[in-house]
Amino acid sequence: MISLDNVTMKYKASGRPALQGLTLDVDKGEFAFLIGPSGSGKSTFFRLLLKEDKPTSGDIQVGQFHVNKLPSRRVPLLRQSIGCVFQDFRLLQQKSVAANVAFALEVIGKPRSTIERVVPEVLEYVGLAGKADRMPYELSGGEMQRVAIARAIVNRPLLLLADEPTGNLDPTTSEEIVDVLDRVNRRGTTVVMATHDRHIVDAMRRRVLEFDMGRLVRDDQRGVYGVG
Ligand SMILES: Nc1ncnc2c1ncn2[C@@H]1O[C@H](COP(=O)(O)OP(=O)(O)OP(=O)(O)O)[C@@H](O)[C@H]1O
Repeated sequence: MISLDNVTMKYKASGRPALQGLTLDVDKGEFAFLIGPSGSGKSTFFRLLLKEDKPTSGDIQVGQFHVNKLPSRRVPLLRQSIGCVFQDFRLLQQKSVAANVAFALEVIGKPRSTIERVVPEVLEYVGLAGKADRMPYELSGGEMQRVAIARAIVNRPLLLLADEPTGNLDPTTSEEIVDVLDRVNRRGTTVVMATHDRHIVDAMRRRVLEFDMGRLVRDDQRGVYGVG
């Protein structure tokens, strides 16, 4: 699903590379945690997968896409096959819950009949049945993140990238959100989640990829957060 071969990324403005000689594979259907201190390269890794930045050297494959060689006209196709969830939810504040999710399908030209069918389904799937007409400011943080997950998965992406999705949530709500991500994964979507939340990593016992100073320093199947 994801394959990186000796990837180095050096931003023009900074001294040491943000990622250095990174080689790793994540298989279809896996759930992997990405951990490491602030500045270790986690967000850079996500940006490279989405072709929001170009690596200085090395090779990147995501699903069928050879990211390095992908012509710009095909970049939207790559991005459509990757769902993204962020710490700060990034909902459209002027749109209802249902309209936020529908928008993800409208921009890729899905017919109205499909949108009307799948939006209620996905809202129910993430635990938001009955909240379709609420506005974002009428939701709790956990509910906002459920909307963001619904929007990210409504188009059935192959891969879901979650960048500290529980960073703004209390421990109980965080567990509920990870439970939703776990269900999405069990349905077949590959999930990579960057996190600083040791309790979640220790409770889930999934693959742990640890970055430090742009290098992969640990790759454990059924790992724990560790001493870091
Ligand atoms: N646009 C940029 N220009 C220059 N340097 C950058 C840029 N983005 C990130 N960096 C640098 O690259 C390194 C890796 O940053 P990155 O954001 O990938 O870390 P991170 O592990 O996601 O951190 P956090 O846990 O705080 O989100 C850092 O040294 C950072 O300062």
